[in-house]
Order: sequence, then structure tokens, then C-alpha cells
Amino acid sequence: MKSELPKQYLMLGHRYLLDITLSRILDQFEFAGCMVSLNARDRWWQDTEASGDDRVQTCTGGDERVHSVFSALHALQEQAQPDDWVLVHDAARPCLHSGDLSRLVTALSDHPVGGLLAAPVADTLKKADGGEPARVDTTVDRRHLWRALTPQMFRFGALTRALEQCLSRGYSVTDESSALELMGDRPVLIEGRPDNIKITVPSDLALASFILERLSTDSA
Ligand SMILES: Nc1ccn([C@@H]2O[C@H](COP(=O)(O)OP(=O)(O)OP(=O)(O)O)[C@@H](O)[C@H]2O)c(=O)n1
Ligand SMILES: C[C@](O)(CO)[C@H](O)COP(=O)(O)O
Repeated sequence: MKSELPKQYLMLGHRYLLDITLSRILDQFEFAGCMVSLNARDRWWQDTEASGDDRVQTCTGGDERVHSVFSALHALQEQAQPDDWVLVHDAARPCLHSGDLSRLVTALSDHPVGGLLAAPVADTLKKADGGEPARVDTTVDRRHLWRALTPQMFRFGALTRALEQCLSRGYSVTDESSALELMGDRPVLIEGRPDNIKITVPSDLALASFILERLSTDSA
């Protein structure tokens, strides 16, 4: 993000990105609670709105997303039952729409495994040949390709076991679904809005402001 500040503490309007993301989760659906994984050297959490919210607890995260999620599950161990649902969401996705959140939860509530929000790929996809400059090796058939979004919703016990296995076997996973897939499960893809973007490059901040403005007028 070309910023000294961790991106979850960049400001969108007058609020921290992390506060916006958390309120889009907590104010739009009733959850038993929320665990936020913080960097061990975090210096900003205490200044957030969410730090004063009694629905929110914190734990220490890890080097990569998978370590942070595993740490959050570990911190929930005393409070959660194996069949309870957990939803994992990126701090960097502040534009979650309430309709997507409720469709995810409603569609999966009786499912044995769970699933994730995802968006069908809309562009023609090229696989590069690995050279410099990159040249097209092939055009990939996109008919069955989806982009994984968050939240991703799985059973507490199964997700904990799957991540534990991935970590102990050294499998690299960039989302929760991948961990369940590696255990042989077939998570459900629930179509979500493509504007549930992950803030990744500086220009995404302006885009997120625009999307959030639209979401607030939609729901007004
Ligand atoms: N050590 C980490 C890294 C990431 N995350 C979570 O995973 C989300 C998605 O990852 P991303 O923000 O893309 O993570 P980075 O790899 O830190 O950022 P970037 O892609 O900008 O390099 C983050 O918003 C955060 O909620 C985490 O909990 N712990
Ligand atoms: C979970 C995720 O946002 C789904 O698209 C993504 O996999 C996170 O990956 P990152 O490498 O941590 O950005």
C-alpha cells in the first residue's frame, strides 16, 4: 500500500478501515461474538471504535493469514462447540454488502461443510509463459472459475482441524476453503458481489470510498 501504517489502520473518511470492516459485519447480522487477530506489535487497536465494543475480543495473530486465523480459533476454544459456525473475514474487505452476508449464512446454515462468497471470473484469462517480457502461453477456459472472497463460513471443529493439518504438514493456504479442500471437502460457492474488494493497492482506497458511498445510499 506504499504506507508506513498497516493498511487496516488507514483512514477511509474519518474512520479506520478496520472499524468500517468490523461494523459491516457486526451491525448487519447477529453473531455470538467476534475475535480480531492483531499483530503482536500493534499500536493502534486501542484507538479504534471496535476496541470499546463488548462483542469484540482480540488475540495475537501470526506471520501469515493462516496463522492469524488459527490463533483466533485457538482463542475461541473455550467458547465454541465443534459444530458452531465461524465466519472468517478479511480486515481489508470493508465493502461487504449486508445482502451477501445474509445470503451466505442462510444458504449454508444446514450444510455439513460450509462455503464462501465468491464471484465468477468476468475477464478472459491468459496464462503467461514465465518469460520476460511475459507472453501468452494459453488462454484459460474461465467458465468454471470463480474469485474467492470473504467471509468464508465453516464449522469451528472442522476448520480448526483442517488448519492444524495444513500447518503441521507445511501446506500453504491463502484462504480457509483451501484448507477444507485439502481435507477432501467440497465447500459451496455462494455468488457474492464483485465490489466486495480487497484493499491491496493505494487506488483501492478511493474505489472503496465510492463503493461504500453507494452502499449507504442503497440502504438509506
Ligand atoms: N498475517 C496476517 C496477514 C493477513 N491477515 C488477514 O488476511 C487479510 C487478507 O490479507 P491481505 O490484507 O491481502 O494481507 P497482506 O498479505 O498482509 O497484504 P497485501 O496483500 O497487501 O500484501 C487481511 O486483511 C487480514 O485480515 C491476517 O490476519 N494476518
Ligand atoms: C482470503 C482471500 O481474501 C480470498 O481472496 C485471499 O486468499 C487472501 O490472500 P492474501 O494473499 O492474504 O491476500
